[in-house]
Amino acid sequence: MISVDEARATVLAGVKPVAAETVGLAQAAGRVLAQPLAARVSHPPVPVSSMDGYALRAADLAAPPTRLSVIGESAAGSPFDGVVGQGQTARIFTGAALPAGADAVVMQEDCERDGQSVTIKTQVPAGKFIRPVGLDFKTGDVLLEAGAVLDGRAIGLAAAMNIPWVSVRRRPRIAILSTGDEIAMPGEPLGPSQILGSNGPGLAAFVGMEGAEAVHLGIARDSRESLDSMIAAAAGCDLLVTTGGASVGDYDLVKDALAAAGLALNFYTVAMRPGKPLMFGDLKGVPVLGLPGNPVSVMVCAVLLVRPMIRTMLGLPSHTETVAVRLGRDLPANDIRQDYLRSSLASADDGAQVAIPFEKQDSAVLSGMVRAACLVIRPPFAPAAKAGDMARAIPL
Ligand SMILES: Nc1nc2c(c(=O)[nH]1)N[C@H]1C(S)=C(S)[C@@H](COP(=O)(O)OP(=O)(O)OC[C@H]3O[C@@H](n4cnc5c(N)ncnc54)[C@H](O)[C@@H]3O)O[C@H]1N2
Ligand code: MOO
Repeated sequence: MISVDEARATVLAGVKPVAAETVGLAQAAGRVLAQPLAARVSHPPVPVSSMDGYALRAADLAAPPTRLSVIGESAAGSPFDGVVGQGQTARIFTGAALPAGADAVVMQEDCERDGQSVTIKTQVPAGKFIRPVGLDFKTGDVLLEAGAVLDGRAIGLAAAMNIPWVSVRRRPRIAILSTGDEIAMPGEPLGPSQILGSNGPGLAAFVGMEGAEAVHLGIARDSRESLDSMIAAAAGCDLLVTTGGASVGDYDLVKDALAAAGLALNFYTVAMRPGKPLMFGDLKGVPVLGLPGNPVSVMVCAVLLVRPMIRTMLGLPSHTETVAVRLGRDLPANDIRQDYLRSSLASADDGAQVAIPFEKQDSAVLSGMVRAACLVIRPPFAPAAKAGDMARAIPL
């Protein structure tokens, strides 16, 4: 049995970033940039007004009120192509280009319009209410680096940079194989001792939300024929994740089936709870994670191992974030396995985060995993802890 840290280092050792592909900006939400993005325009491209008002020469306003003659109008998209001279002004609107000759804008609330004249009641310095060329960015500026996740802010910025296509990491393809004679799919007619397969749908959703593509191989029965044919379908994927059949029972055939298919086994069993009967190896170039069948074990292994693997494939940092928490109840001394305790999390009056591990920690209780806000980590052989002691936890 190896430690969680060793398991993590081993599964990540062989993982490399996947290749890049080019997609339209509209398809790029949530994707990871493979190359930096440089602006192909300056923004704004010309000096523009940031207010509705009048464009004029600041020096004309030395002794307010000042009467100026209105010689034209500049609206966003329809610039005034004349020149604003001494004693003159042009009506201007927010976002419109500043006419030649003008060096400031006065907002219309400080002006009184009278036919072709306007009285300006205030003084402004040169540059007032003008956004200069490139205020936001200039052509060639690199604004998004490789490794950036393209959220709404980044997509909006890329659009403003005149970038219609982007080079992003392709989505890692994660093959998911559930196993077990007892497993039925939601909606199927259920036999008396059948249970519903939650691992496949849960894992597929998990990897999808991490930016990967789930490849459903289906549910293999507890027979070598069924397992052999479905394992073969993982060829060409970036990772095969199996669930169930990983323990030592007579119907736990996954390890044998993988071995017969050519798996070079790297490790089997990790000192963690849940998730102990966990195997990892290489199947002709495809890394394979054989997870236990218990649904909570699957989700904890997904957080601890599948997520960092996908993040490494996407070129993202792969460390698992932990936070300091104050324990909300006593805990017994721990044994050889590192515990991941499903816990609630709430702010105390002094601002500390208080985690209360649930009473039921059975790895078959998926509802507790959904109620949990964090996983409190109990290292191997941790001594008994008291409420009020500090611990590390993984936010969910
Ligand atoms: N003698 C021993 N028995 C067990 C050991 C051990 O060390 N010695 N380890 C226990 C631990 S820890 C775990 S975890 C389980 C893992 O068992 P398997 O990986 O063989 O998983 P299964 O027996 O196939 O299933 C376990 C449990 O999960 C349910 N299951 C399976 N697949 C799904 C699915 N797709 N969706 C929902 N639920 C699923 C299955 O019905 C079982 O109830 O072994 C212990 N035993
Ligand atoms: O390791 Mo098992 O996942 O404890 O139930």
